[in-house]
Amino acid sequence: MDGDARKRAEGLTYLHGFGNEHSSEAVPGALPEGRNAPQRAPLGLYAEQLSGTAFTEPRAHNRRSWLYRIRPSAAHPAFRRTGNGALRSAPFTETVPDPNRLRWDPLPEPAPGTDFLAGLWTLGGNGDATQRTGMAVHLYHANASMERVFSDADGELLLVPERGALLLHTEFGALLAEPGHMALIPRGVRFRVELLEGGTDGGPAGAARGYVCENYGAPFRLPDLGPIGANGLAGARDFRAPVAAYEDVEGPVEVVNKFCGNLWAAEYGHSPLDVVAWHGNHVPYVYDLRRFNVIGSISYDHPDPSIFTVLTSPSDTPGLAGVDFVAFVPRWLVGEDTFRPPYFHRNVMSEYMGLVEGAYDAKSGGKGGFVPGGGSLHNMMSAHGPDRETFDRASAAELKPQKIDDGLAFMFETRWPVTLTERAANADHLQTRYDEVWQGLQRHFRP
Ligand SMILES: O=C(O)Cc1cc(O)ccc1O
Ligand SMILES: [Fe+2]
Repeated sequence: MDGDARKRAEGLTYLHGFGNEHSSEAVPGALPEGRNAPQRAPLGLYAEQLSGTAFTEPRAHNRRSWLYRIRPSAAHPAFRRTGNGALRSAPFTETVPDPNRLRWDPLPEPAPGTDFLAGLWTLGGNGDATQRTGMAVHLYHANASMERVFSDADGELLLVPERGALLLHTEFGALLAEPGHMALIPRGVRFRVELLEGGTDGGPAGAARGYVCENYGAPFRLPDLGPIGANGLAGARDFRAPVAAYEDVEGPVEVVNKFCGNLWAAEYGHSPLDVVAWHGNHVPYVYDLRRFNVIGSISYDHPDPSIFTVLTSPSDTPGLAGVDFVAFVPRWLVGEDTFRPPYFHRNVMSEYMGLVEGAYDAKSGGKGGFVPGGGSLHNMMSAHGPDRETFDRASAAELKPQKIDDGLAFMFETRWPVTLTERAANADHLQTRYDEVWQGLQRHFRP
């Protein structure tokens, strides 16, 4: 795309707040007043509801939006199966769950002409898309903007760009998602991804790479704050939703729908991104992870990383998330008489970690290490923590206040083990010597 696209993207306006009852109209008067479905919607538009939760779910968690569009979504031809590429879905049965600590280098460069959808590559996941439980971990690598439109009936898509800015054109309007941001496309919302040239990260022009958590379960919400109080962690007002913007495009548009694990395509006679006005709380949003208010220990000991939860998708057991999205952003470490990096541990939850930039404080970076665009999987009860180098360094470090300011890592932490796809298990970029980072931890015991 041209510099104009970036300028337009940077000039976008947004609505602020998490889970709000937003409303927006691209044409004055397009939004009906006082009711959702007047006998005739304004400006000759069609009124349509999009439900993200059951009609009857508690009000505090209910998600739905009303869309006022040029044509109703129902006006489409039959969907036909199309290739899934490297996209896979729950249930994951291609391999048996692996108790080993695993780590991958970044995906290889995509073939020319790979758009975001074609560039989705599934690492693994859990649950069952048809039961609306569990999650999948995908990566993407793309070098072409989408001409087609995509939607996911199986779950919401939490995007973590690592390289290259994405301009997300959605039914609700446009969002700019850059490295350092997270973006969320709710279940069923149609969108296409335009790649912006010359991202601020300095990556190759037009190339984009990143991570996706596909959440089949309850929509992500802000975590409760308990004794933290009324403020802290991700601030509700820092989440940004788009303002209404529509495409009035006649002519063939390919629309791809992910449904119960498979891709289905139909050729529409118009763009389905034709929503002129909308209101509701089932909306896409972006959040700049650098806005995260980090709370940590100001006395001693390394706190559990749940303190870094940005968003959580609760399961039916209180406190036990289907998946948490956790961010490790710049922060101060001041703990006295404390081993400051992440501790050695075995966790009942399963941890997939990715790196957006810089380094992570428990792991060495560099070739063959934990690098931006790479990822690690520490499944349920697998023993992990600081590598040998980090352990030796942190055990001897002088404990003055220290700023961790050169890294942005994140974790998808899930209550169920992540089963790999065959591709991920046999990938050339799966590191074969990851176990060695914990070799050579010396015996120091002196009874
Ligand atoms: O394994 C990891 O690096 C993630 C992690 C970070 C931390 O600060 C404490 C526990 C934990 O699992
Ligand atoms: Fe961990």
